Amino acid sequence: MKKYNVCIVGGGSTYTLGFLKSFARMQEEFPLNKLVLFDIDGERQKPIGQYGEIMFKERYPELDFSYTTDPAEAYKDMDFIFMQMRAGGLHMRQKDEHIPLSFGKIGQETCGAGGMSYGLRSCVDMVEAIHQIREYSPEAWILNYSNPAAIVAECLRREFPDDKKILNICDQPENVVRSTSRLLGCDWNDLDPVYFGLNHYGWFTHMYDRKTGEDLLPKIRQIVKEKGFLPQDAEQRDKSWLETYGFVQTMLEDFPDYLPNTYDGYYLYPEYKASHLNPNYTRADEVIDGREKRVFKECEEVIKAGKLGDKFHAISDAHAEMMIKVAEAIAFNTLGRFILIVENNGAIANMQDDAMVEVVCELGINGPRPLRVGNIPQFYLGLLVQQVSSEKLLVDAYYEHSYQKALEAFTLNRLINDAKEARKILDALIEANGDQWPELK
Ligand SMILES: NC(=O)c1ccc[n+]([C@@H]2O[C@H](COP(=O)([O-])OP(=O)(O)OC[C@H]3O[C@@H](n4cnc5c(N)ncnc54)[C@H](O)[C@@H]3O)[C@@H](O)[C@H]2O)c1
Ligand SMILES: O=P(O)(O)OC[C@H]1O[C@H](O[C@H]2[C@H](O)[C@@H](O)[C@@H](O)O[C@@H]2CO)[C@H](O)[C@@H](O)[C@@H]1O
Ligand SMILES: [Mn+2]
Repeated sequence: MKKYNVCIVGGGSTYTLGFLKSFARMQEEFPLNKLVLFDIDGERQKPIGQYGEIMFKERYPELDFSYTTDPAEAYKDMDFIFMQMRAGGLHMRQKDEHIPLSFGKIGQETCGAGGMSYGLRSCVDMVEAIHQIREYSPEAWILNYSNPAAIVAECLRREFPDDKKILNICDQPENVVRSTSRLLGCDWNDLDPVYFGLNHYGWFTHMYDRKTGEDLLPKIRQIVKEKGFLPQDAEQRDKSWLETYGFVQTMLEDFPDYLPNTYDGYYLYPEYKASHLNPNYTRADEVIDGREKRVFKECEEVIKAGKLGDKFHAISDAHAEMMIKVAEAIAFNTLGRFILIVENNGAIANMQDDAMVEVVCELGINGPRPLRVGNIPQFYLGLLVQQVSSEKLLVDAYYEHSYQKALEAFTLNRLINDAKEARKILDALIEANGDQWPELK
């Protein structure tokens, strides 16, 4: 059986330990020959790399594992490149979230002004990285998690129009399916969802029982109405995530047709959400005080002990497992189904063909084949056309260095929705991002 060469871009990510453990756990189903971590911050990546050396010696001794800051070393002869960079790092995420909130508007990692701030930085870094990758591995599959996936996907669609081996992925829809399965008391693999939207802005129209074909959405609606989208069923454990998952109940009360992605709450209730966010302590701060500290403390303990000890805990969420399953589907042409970000081309019949939409796809060696959703109702169409236009205008601003297009993107975004506020926030973000953004004139 062929063994694959994989590179993880953003080796210093707080998710990399999850990937290392998942690769060790899934080595029979997705065998590796070589795994290389790459990061532009060698100091941040080093403890993660040292952890990997200790873990793989115990759990995957035949694996050729290394970590580097040298693109040539990272990218040559690769079969799959997993991308999970954070352009600007977590300290810029703090600014992405704090600055809009200081104007009374939502500051969020991937949504609204915060997401657009992050998006322009990601366009710069992702375009540069993928051109570099293609110099060394012209045929590698590039599987991207780097956010904001909606804006990154639109930019890569324009930058690499003929490159059919770039796939943008989000794990949130799968995590909603996993949480829903716990409400239903079934295995999440027994659920067969129908989904439509943009990244971080979508809905489940059906949740079929894969065995019987029954649509379980009415049952889910009833359970959530009675018990809520219970926090203990949420993939996330941090306070802000528990609130986000719990909010699904409110959304289902107001808009019962479809089961929402947890992110929809920001777009449907922007005033409520903004009024419940602390401008001085946001999710970025929670991550810096939480996950980031936990990850690097675990590395420190394992490096100090020189062995893994009891750290090889199973991975409970979708993140790494989903990405590896996506690579498997391509490698072995399994034609499995995944919710992926793809060019619309009629999948959502009444949305423009060149929108990067998130729908269920069949995935194999020839790439994703979207399952057709058909026309979506006017309410959802109105929301999504506004959002996809905002995202497209932001990518216009990136390519044209256009302040005007950026102002239009900010004004059109439902989480800002006011030209004077948009200008104030845009000007503040131009200052905060400096040369990490393209110059806007
Ligand atoms: N698509 C999804 O559903 C999904 C899920 C979870 C996380 N993410 C994304 O994954 C990424 C990592 O998240 P995190 O919280 O672990 O971030 P993090 O800040 O902990 O780590 C990101 C790493 O990327 C590195 N990096 C930054 N710019 C780079 C570049 N140009 N080339 C190579 N490396 C670079 C940083 O040095 C850092 O080590 C973020 O973009 C996050 O939004 C996406
Ligand atoms: O606020 P963060 O950094 O904790 O999370 C932001 C990301 O949230 C989603 O990914 C979740 C995923 O849904 C969950 O199962 C688990 O893997 O944690 C991830 C990070 O919390 C979202 O899909 C990503 O795009 C966000 O970056
Ligand atoms: Mn996501």
